Amino acid sequence: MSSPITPLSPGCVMLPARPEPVPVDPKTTAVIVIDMQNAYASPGGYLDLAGFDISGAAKVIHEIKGVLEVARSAGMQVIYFQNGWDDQYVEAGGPGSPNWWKSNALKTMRAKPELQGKLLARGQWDYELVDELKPQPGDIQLHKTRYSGFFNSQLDSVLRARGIRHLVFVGIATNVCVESTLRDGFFLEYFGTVLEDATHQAGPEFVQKAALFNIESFFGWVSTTADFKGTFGQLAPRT
Ligand SMILES: NC(=O)N/C=C\C(=O)O
Repeated sequence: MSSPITPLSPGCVMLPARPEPVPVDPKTTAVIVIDMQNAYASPGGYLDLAGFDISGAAKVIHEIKGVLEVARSAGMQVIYFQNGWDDQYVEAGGPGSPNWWKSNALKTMRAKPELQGKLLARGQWDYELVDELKPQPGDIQLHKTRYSGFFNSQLDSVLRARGIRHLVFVGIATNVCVESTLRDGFFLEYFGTVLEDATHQAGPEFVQKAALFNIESFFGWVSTTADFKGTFGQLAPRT
């Protein structure tokens, strides 16, 4: 299917996607790795302890590893996010913050005081990126304290300084931090594409479908790791 979207620059190649192929120039594209921390992807991490099914996370880790290898060799910027707060949870907000009420990590620690100080706290194992996805030289690491990577973070200025216009999303969770960041990016005029099999939901399977439906219908594009690797795997990095 041809795309109605006019390529934005001569370096654009067409990435197969829903609802239509999307033009992507590796030089102006970043892969945003959302919160691949033990909290979200490892047994014994926050999501697991809070009762969410993380059985799909191991496959997602494997898929992301392959995507990042191709992205780096095609010259795309890789940006890792880590979600969480200082070890006193000042940045999480107190009862005056809706985050204090809604965060399942904070709720889990209130229900199980022995976990206090462990979940999503900088310096703790839960906060660390999973061993399989450690940043490489040239990658950028950013931190966030709320679901959207654009909120109170350096993301927008990091992207603008590099002329980046297109964001390819991988990570956990599709329906929370991935979708929140992609939506905020849309409002800031960034193009957003999710690689569906390199993401995983927090909640039942239908929320993965709902998040992807929302994204492809209203906010961006949905592609796959196979299409991403097939499209960019053969490209030599451009200078
Ligand atoms: N990384 C995320 O999508 N986080 C989702 C829930 C949470 O952090 O409580």
